[in-house]
Amino acid sequence: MSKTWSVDEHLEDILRSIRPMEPIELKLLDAQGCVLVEDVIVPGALPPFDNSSMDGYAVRIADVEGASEEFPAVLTVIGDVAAGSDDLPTVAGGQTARIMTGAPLPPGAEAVVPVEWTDGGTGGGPADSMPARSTSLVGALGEVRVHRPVTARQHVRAQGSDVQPGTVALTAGTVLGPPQIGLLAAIGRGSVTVRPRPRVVVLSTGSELVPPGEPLGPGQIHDSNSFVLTAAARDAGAIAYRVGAVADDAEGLRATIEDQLIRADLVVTSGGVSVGAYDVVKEALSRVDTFSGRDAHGDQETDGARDGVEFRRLAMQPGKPQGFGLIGPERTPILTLPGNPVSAYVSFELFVSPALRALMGHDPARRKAVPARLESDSALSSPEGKRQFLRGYYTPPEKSDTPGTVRPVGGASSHLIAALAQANALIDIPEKTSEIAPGEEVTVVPLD
Ligand SMILES: Nc1nc2c(c(=O)[nH]1)N[C@H]1C(S)=C(S)[C@@H](COP(=O)(O)OP(=O)(O)OC[C@H]3O[C@@H](n4cnc5c(N)ncnc54)[C@H](O)[C@@H]3O)O[C@H]1N2
Ligand code: MOO
Repeated sequence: MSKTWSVDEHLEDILRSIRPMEPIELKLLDAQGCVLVEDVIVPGALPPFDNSSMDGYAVRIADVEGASEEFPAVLTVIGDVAAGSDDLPTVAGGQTARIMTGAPLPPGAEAVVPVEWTDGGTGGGPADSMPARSTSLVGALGEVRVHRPVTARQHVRAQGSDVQPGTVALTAGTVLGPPQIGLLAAIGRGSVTVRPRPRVVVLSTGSELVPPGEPLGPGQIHDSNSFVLTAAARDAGAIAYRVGAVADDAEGLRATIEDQLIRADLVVTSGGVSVGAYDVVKEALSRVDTFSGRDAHGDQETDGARDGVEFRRLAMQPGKPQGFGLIGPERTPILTLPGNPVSAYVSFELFVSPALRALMGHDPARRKAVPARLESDSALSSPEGKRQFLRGYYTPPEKSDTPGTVRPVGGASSHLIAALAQANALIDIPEKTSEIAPGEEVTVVPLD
């Protein structure tokens, strides 16, 4: 009898064979969620010029020294400086320019007085805003009374106070989330070099499968695996193509996979990998000559990886039958998952998601396991010698120094799709454990 693989051995074997995607240059929004492969150097200072942090008046500080509401400093307004202004007036003694947030500080000015610290040019009490320039020139010309003094550079954002030219804005290896994309845009980068999202082709197999939305005939069921796997692939950051269910016909399946390889950086199949007479994935892919004229059993090893697909038994429940290999001229990784819906999903989480993350250059581990106390009326039993992944509902702790709780959802059977949809975590029970009493601590992998 052939070897039974552990979950960790199977995962390590997959990750050993996966090469990260070749970097390409992508426009900023296309690079969202991708890993940067270059150190990005800041080309120019940010902000690029001294500018106002307030709507108000640009002044010389000596002109407003000691100013109060009772004894205001009266200044002559020489014009407006709006954000984007390139024709700046020079502020001389006794003068001021009305200035907007983000507008360049005009020559001669040393600080900005917020409009609320002035009469806004109305001759009345303290202003609370400026009238729109398009409707009124009040405050833009004539005189303004300043009610409070300012210190040098007050309400001025200095050139380079955010980031200096020549410094590293983002280092290689950074994952580009919204704030990182914002920084790249701010320093003027329209595109960056990243590892792109992998394209994943998702195929389900089974002559009993009918697409959702179509009526079922005798013995038929709706294809749910191709949907859950496509959604999971997208959720893991990939570009996923769902190919509808392929009938249990080895030649047809081979032809479909061969056609799909052109747009695949990774292929995922579900079903057809156990020991039945119609287990088509096994039949189609374990043949010698899996699309590349090479041996499926590892005789042609390159870089530690083989061509062809190897089918294995794992010490795991659900998800015992698994297959992995490299196929086609590009040696595209393929993971063949078992067809039972819970088995397919759990296998995706354990093996496909890390493989996709490795392709993207991410740390393969997406989820972080946490301890939790088992909340259950009776003891849980688990098959000894198998690592079991039960579905559970995890409630985080109120205080961070105590574990949360987890309640099993549904049973261990791998056809329980409804229970899976109510769960938010997997309960990871080690091979050697056969029973867990209520209140005992278990390891939980939250799924959100
Ligand atoms: N004699 C044995 N029989 C089975 C064994 C075994 O060791 N000896 N292993 C069982 C285990 S464990 C699993 S898991 C399944 C794996 O079977 P396959 O990967 O060959 O999957 P199928 O037979 O095609 O389907 C299994 C089950 O799942 C349903 N299914 C399949 N595809 C879909 C889909 N896209 N959407 C919804 N449901 C799907 C299918 O109708 C079957 O009910 O083998 C056990 N048998
Ligand atoms: O391994 Mo199967 O996935 O137990 O149902």
